[in-house]
Amino acid sequence: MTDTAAPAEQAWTAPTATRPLNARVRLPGSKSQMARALILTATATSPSTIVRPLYSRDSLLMVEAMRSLGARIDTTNEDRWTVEPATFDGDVDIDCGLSGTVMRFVPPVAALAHGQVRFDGDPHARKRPNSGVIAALRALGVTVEDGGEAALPFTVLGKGTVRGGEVIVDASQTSQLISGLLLAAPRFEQGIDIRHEGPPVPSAPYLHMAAHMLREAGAEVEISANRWRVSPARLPGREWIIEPDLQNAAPFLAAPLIAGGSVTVEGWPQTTTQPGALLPDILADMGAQVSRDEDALTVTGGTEISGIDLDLSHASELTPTLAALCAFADGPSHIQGVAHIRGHETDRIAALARELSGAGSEVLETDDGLIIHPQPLRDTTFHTYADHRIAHAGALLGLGVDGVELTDVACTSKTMPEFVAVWESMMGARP
Ligand SMILES: O=C(O)C1=C[C@@H](OP(=O)(O)O)[C@@H](O)[C@H](O)C1
Ligand SMILES: C=C(OP(=O)(O)O)C(=O)O
Repeated sequence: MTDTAAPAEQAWTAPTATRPLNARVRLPGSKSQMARALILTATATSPSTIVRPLYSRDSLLMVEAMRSLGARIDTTNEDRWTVEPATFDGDVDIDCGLSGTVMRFVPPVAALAHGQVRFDGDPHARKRPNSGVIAALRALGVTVEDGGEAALPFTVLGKGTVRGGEVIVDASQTSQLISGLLLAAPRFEQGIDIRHEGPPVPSAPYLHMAAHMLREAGAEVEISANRWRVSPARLPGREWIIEPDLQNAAPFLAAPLIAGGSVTVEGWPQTTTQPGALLPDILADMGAQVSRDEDALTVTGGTEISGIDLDLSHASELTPTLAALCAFADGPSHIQGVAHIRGHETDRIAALARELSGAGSEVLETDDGLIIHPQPLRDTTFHTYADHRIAHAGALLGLGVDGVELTDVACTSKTMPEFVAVWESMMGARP
């Protein structure tokens, strides 16, 4: 099992395709559904099960966070975890690692604890924006000590209960601020009534995911323009079935556009709230053929990759993979609407501009995205900045360019510890 410490760096030369692909891959579970399921099961009134759980650094950090708050989580059966609800004891430490979901979803739950809950994380996690979560908790009557920094490390002084009610937030830097408040809100005395004021909230599908899972758990959720309401409730435990992570499908499904041939991802859901569901249309627009066969999605590469003009505000995690793909296109591409990914695991706009330029691409950084003019590509040392999705971009680049050496691929353990194994098996699959 992956442990929750930051992984030791591991350099990796990305394998280059020597023949068209012909692979079927099965991907591990959705990080985002796991995070929500763990919060909802730990705050439920009776035990739950989580089927097809994700073993990755982020999900195990969330498991440890819920255990610290008194939940009993049995992870020994790898297909089915059981969760007994939290007891909300206080005086505990929570390691957020580099996980946005842990640092934004757990503080509202920690406010229900009887005592102090201290949060910290990896060095870069201290730079990720968290002022919205801290301000919202204070507005809801919770005491948070942050040394004036409005970021990790901070301490939530739980009183065993949270008033809840109306709160105004600016969630333009991360949708996770709203998801986190919504998920804990059934346990608040007055539930919650959130209004967002500010530039648009990114990653909207994740708010639908939070609302959808809350409703499945039995909560009353009302949504109107920039307003989300959850009524107070005691929600019983239940069974959660986790879908494959469709955002992690991105580099695998983009691979045949570069290498030729086809890649099939098994277990593609018929309907989903995951933003990776936008991939088939985006890849088709870039020249791929996409087909579905029951629960499998297959992408087949075409003869050329078309440059594209894309607003990725709904699916910003796809930016690294798609930016790398754009470097192989037959014309320029413009990716926009993703200003907030400068606050993700690293400043992804700057990192992509730097690393793709290092491979010969002409890349212009804009405030909210990238303009990519494809040029002949060459070998490079591809820095990954502890960011799993920048590593995915490097792997994809290496598929079409000999000698792309990633400074670290171990960072993929954040959401997919088996990334290298699945990538290499995709490349080794025989026609
Ligand atoms: O709620 C979630 O599970 C997530 C929301 C998004 O965050 P942002 O709104 O910060 O993009 C996404 O990028 C992240 O990987 C997962
Ligand atoms: C932005 C991401 O993660 P986090 O949940 O840490 O924000 C991501 O996985 O692309």
